[in-house]
Amino acid sequence: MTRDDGFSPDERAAVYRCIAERRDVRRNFRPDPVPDDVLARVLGAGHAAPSVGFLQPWNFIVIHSAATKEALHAAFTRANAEAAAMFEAERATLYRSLKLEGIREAPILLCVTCERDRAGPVVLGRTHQQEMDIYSTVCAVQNIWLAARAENLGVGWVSILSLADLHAILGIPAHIVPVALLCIGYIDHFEATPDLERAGWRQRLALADLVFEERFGATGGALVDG
Ligand SMILES: Cc1cc2c(cc1C)N(C[C@H](O)[C@H](O)[C@H](O)COP(=O)(O)O)c1[nH]c(=O)[nH]c(=O)c1N2
Repeated sequence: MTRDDGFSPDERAAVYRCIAERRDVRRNFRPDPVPDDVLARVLGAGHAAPSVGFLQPWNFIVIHSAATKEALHAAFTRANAEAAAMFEAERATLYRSLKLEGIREAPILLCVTCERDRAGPVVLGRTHQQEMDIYSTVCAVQNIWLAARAENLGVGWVSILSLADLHAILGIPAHIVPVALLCIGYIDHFEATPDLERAGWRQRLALADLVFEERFGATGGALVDG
């Protein structure tokens, strides 16, 4: 089979396996460094993401230093205390038992940002939906997450930090939006199910309940099972 013939069954299986076995990882990072060539491939996957008007609005801030990690962890701790207080009593107790970041343990942190005005105010495809540049950056994050899984690297997205703290700690200019802070590193074992599912926080929904035909709310019927 040549490249032009499309994906072989094995290649296709590998892609679906990568999607199914990607996890949000926030514990048990090994301290082993991530080789530069591996990180470069993962960043290349991010940069290969689709983007509105081919804007490529992202930057990637690679963080190794313990001092920066400590500052980010302190920011997480502040935000996480505020977050816990937002849930009802029983839920708050469960929330406080969850491990929701691996900022200090991960050998690398990666902040993915979005420069919204990279190509001026009028962008092909963003004219009627202003958020498309942010969504494009999220596409880069997902590419990174999947490529990292294929490299056997765990990735955890930490969003329990204020944007103001991210701007201040990472020196991000005011006009650039921090979109994702990712904890990245090797782990020994990828779980088969999400941490939050195993902790009893929330279960996976049935796909069949989420697929509609023609109009929102009209159940999809035979298209997908369970
Ligand atoms: C935009 C966004 C933001 C966050 C997350 C995800 C996404 C997409 N997730 C991870 C989230 O909990 C996880 O993806 C789901 O629980 C499903 O698990 P798997 O990713 O399939 O392992 C996440 N997890 C966590 O422990 N702390 C966090 O701050 C966040 N923030």
